[in-house]
Amino acid sequence: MAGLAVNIDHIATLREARKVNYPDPVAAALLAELAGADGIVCHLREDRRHVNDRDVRLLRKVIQTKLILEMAATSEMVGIALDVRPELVTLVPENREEVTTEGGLDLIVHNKSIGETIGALQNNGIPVSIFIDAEPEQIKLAHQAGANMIEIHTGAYCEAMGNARRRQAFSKIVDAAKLAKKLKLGVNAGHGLCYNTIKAFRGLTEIDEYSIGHSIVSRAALVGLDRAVREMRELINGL
Ligand SMILES: CC(=O)[C@@H](O)[C@H](O)COP(=O)(O)O
Ligand SMILES: NCC(=O)COP(=O)(O)O
Repeated sequence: MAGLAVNIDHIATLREARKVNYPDPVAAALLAELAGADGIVCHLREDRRHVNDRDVRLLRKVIQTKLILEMAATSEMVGIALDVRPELVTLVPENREEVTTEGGLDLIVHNKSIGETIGALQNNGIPVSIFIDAEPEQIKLAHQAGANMIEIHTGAYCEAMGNARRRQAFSKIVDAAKLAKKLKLGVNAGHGLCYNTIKAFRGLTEIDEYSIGHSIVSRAALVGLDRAVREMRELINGL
């Protein structure tokens, strides 16, 4: 059965909207774990627009499952990861102008620097996942770069307009997951997944874990975090 890693970034987005100290993403992480999350994801962005360094360090101290730190492949973030020591680092692209992550890391362009970052983390005992588009070339490059896992960017599928485009985008995810498994990579999936789009993954056993944040936090605003996590957990249990 696939895992559910809950991304608590957007609890922090709500906090940062008024620059106060609530809601606390750390409290949300503990509630998500009690509701069935298999891990907690946070994206420490260079601009700290939501999750900040205090959150990451406190999460490390208090969560009971596993900490997945999403970060850009910069020396600043590598230094933080080596200090915090998450169970997994997921390398993601990042630029200040983006509203949210817009695509996967392009390993054709950044192969050398990403390989160096992977080595720096793995040499200190930290496994590395790479957030990439569902493209065979990217998956092969992730494998060649020595990544432990990949996270397939599901945004193109989740945001596709019309059944034909959605089917096309989803079939790329299926092919990507199968190729990654053949290469003995761990396979996660995430970005934009919601209580409807997750249903398409029924039977796709190659996915080890789903990283979901925005749709869970959005639902939590209406029904509460415990229920929002439990409902997503139940959907994934049924895949
Ligand atoms: C990498 C990814 O798809 C998500 O973790 C996303 O980055 C969440 O953070 P933002 O919403 O700030 O992009
Ligand atoms: N890597 C994907 C993630 O952690 C959550 O993305 P989203 O569900 O907030 O779009």
